[in-house]
Amino acid sequence: MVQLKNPDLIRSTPFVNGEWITSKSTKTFKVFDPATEELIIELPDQTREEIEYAIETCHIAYEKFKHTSPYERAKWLRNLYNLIIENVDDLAKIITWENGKCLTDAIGEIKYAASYFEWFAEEAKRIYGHTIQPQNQNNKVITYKQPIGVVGLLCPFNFPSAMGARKLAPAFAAGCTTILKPDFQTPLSSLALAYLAHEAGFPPGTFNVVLVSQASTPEMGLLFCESKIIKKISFTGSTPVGKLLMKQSSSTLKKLSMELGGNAPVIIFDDAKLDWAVEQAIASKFRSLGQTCVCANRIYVQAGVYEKFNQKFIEKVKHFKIGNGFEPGVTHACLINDRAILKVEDHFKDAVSKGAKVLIAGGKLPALGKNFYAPSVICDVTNDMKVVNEETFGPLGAIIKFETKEQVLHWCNDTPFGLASYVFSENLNNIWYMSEYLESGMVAVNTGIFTDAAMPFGGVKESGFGREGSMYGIDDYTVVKSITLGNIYHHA
Ligand SMILES: NC(=O)c1ccc[n+]([C@@H]2O[C@H](COP(=O)([O-])OP(=O)(O)OC[C@H]3O[C@@H](n4cnc5c(N)ncnc54)[C@H](O)[C@@H]3O)[C@@H](O)[C@H]2O)c1
Ligand SMILES: O=CCCC(=O)O
Repeated sequence: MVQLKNPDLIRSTPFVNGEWITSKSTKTFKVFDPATEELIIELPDQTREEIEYAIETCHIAYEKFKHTSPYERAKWLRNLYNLIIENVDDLAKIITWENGKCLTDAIGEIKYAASYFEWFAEEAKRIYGHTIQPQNQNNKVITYKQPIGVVGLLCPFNFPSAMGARKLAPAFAAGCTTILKPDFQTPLSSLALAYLAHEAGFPPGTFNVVLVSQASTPEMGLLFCESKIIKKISFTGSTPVGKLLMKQSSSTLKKLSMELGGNAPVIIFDDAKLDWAVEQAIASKFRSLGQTCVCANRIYVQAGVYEKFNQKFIEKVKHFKIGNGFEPGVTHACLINDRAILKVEDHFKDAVSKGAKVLIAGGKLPALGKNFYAPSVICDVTNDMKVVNEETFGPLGAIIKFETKEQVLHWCNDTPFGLASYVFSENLNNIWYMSEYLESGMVAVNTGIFTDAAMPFGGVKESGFGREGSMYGIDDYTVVKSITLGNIYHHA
């Protein structure tokens, strides 16, 4: 049992309409520590009726909440930001416990999650419209942004706190009420967030957290999609699930935001600052052991620095300290489950069978636990390999040699995904050519870590649509109403 300064942050029931409710469900699901495999908690697998009730309370709350002043919403968001920062150590421990990531990364995630509440506390006051002159000189048009209504938030396991925060903050700022369903493996961070949101003054029904098992998730997903009350779903997760939700939402023509899978290329030109590029490529590839949607999946290195890059890259990977995320000094912890390891192994074996050269063999670390896996690094990777075409979402560094910028651009774009890309070069022509023509929602130049509440986060192609964070983030939670004022020059 992890010791917290504030034990109230650990909750074992759903949070609905401002209350911790006792589920009547006869079914439960278990949450395990992926590092020790020990049971953390057993939670109720809520019934369909209970989820419907939670949606209904969001609707009732919305009818009042939509009239609140943005200044009041900003105050609640700021309170929540302050409370998260006050509880940063406890909240980080909860993430490490249920997700496995290193405590330092978990602290980083909590501060990152908090930054969305701080950012949208300000943006709540900046929901602007336009004044437009239509053809008829006697009329004026003004646009007015209104909250879309009740929003369903569906979140993945890899950032148990930040992904929910990135949705809740703009939704609340816009005047929407929300119902969040966390991943069954990492629900405690969302419950802790609900606890703090309540303390921060969020009115009942503005932020509900419901709990369902893995087995009940598809039925709950369908319920969200077909609900006439929920006006929008914001989903972060894999592309196949995103496509399913989109199909299911057609009967209600629901507005959707889709933050889906990636297959990020990192491009290192001959003229890049090599040591910096190596360090940043490592950070991008191995943050949370490769379990981030923006992490480097394919590392393209220009021929002139290929051998040198590979050498420097593996030297750094050899110095990783793998262990339980709570242990001081550990740089890389465990993966979420054994399915994640199976995927890494599959991509590694596939690449080797097709001619990739093994620089570091990596592999399972059973002495540490079933979810521990030492990173592998391969080079001479080619376009026919799974690691180039699919998201590995794990600790496999795959390095590919390229000759020209035209060639690497073609390879980078030859994928259905388009989330993040990284370019390392000191030449402005290379930088601009790649930044303009890369088919991805986000391009990071000369840095491996770039996400921030102030920047628009989102993808193109099958990595989804919608933007989170930034001045655009609220737009996903509003509808534009146009109001035409007629006969305005008539003076009776
Ligand atoms: N673009 C982004 O911002 C972003 C951020 C983080 C993760 N991701 C992507 O998420 C994936 C990894 O996360 P994951 O394995 O949790 O993804 P996933 O798609 O398996 O699950 C995401 C969430 O959806 C739920 N879910 C699964 N099936 C559902 C259904 N039928 N109806 C409703 N909900 C359902 C899961 O329980 C989970 O809570 C990767 O592909 C990663 O790239 C994207
Ligand atoms: O996993 C995707 C989110 C990563 C981030 O926002 O930094």
